[in-house]
Amino acid sequence: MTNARELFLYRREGAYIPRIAAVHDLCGYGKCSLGVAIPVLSAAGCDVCPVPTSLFSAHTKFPTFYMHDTTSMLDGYLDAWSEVGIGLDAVYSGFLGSAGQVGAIQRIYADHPQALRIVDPVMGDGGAKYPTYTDEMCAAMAALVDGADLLTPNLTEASILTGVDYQGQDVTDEFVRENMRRLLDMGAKNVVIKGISRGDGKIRNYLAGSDVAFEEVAAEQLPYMLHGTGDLYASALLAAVMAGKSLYESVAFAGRLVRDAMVITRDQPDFELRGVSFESVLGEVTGLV
Ligand SMILES: Nc1ncnc2c1ncn2[C@@H]1O[C@H](COP(=O)(O)OP(=O)(O)O)[C@@H](O)[C@H]1O
Ligand SMILES: Cc1ncc(COP(=O)(O)O)c(C=O)c1O
Repeated sequence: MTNARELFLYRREGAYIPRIAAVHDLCGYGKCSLGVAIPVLSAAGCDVCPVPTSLFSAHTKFPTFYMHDTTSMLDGYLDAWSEVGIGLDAVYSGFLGSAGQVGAIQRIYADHPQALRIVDPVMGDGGAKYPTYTDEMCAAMAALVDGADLLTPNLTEASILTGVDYQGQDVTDEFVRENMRRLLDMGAKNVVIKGISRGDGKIRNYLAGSDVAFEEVAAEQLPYMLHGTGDLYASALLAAVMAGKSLYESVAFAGRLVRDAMVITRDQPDFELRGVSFESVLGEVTGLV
C-alpha cells in the first residue's frame, strides 16, 4: 500500500485489503449508519471494523425509538484494540452518541496517525438538528474538521460547522463556495457538500479541496426523499476513494448508487421509513475494484 494519507488517488498494491474503523451507530430498523457502512465498504474490498457509538431500535425519524449511548465502553474498547495492535488505513466517522465520543475519535487518530480521516459530520438536515443531538455535541463535532482528509456535510451540517446561517436549499453556487472555503480554512483538506436541491429537478453535490478545484456534480432528482441517503452516499463515496477513484469520479459514483438504490426502495413496503434499500445494487460497488 502507498501512503494512505495521499487520498487522491489512493492506491492498493496487489491483493492488499485496507482496514477501516467505522465509528457510527448501529440501528436495528431503518437502514443507516453501520448497517450501510459495513456492507458497502466490504463490497469495495475493505475490512470494516465497527466502533459503535450508540445502539438504536430504529432511526430517529420514527416517532418512537430506543437509544443506548456506548460512550462509557469506548475507552475499554479502544484500550483492547491497542493491546491487540490493530492497524488502520482509514477512520470513517458519522452519527455520534455523545459529545465525549469526539475524544474517542481523536484518540483513534492519535493511535493511527497515517490513517485517512473521513468525517461525515452527521448532525441534522432541513435546517434542524436530529433529536438526539445537543448544542454541545455539535460544537464538539466541529473539532473534527481540522485535519479531515474528506468532510461530507449537507447544508444544515455545513451551517452548524461554519456558523453561517442556514438559508434553505435554494442557494447560489457562490454561497456553497463560501461555505466550502470556510471549511477548508478550518483545516479540512477536501470537502463534499451534498444534497443541494433547488427545486429545478436536479440534486447537486459540490466538491473542493486544497488540491481539487471547486466543481459541481448535478444529477436528476427523484421526486421523493428518503432517510439514510446521507449515510449511503458517504459510504459509497469512501468506497470509490478506497478503490482509487478521483474525488470527482467518487462524487459522481456515490450519487448514481444512491439514486439507483432509491429507485428500488420506492417499490418496497414502508419505503418512506425503511431507509435506503441498497442490497440489490451492491454489485455496482463490487464493480469498483
Ligand atoms: N431524491 C433524490 N434523487 C436523487 N438523488 C438523491 C435524492 N436524495 C438524495 N440523493 C443523493 O444522495 C445524496 C445524499 O443525500 P442527502 O439526503 O442530501 O443526505 P443527508 O441525509 O446527509 O441530508 C445526495 O447528495 C444525492 O446525490
Ligand atoms: C440513528 C441514526 N443514524 C444515522 C442517521 C443519519 O441519517 P442520514 O443518512 O439521513 O443522514 C440518522 C438520521 O436521522 C439516525 O437517526
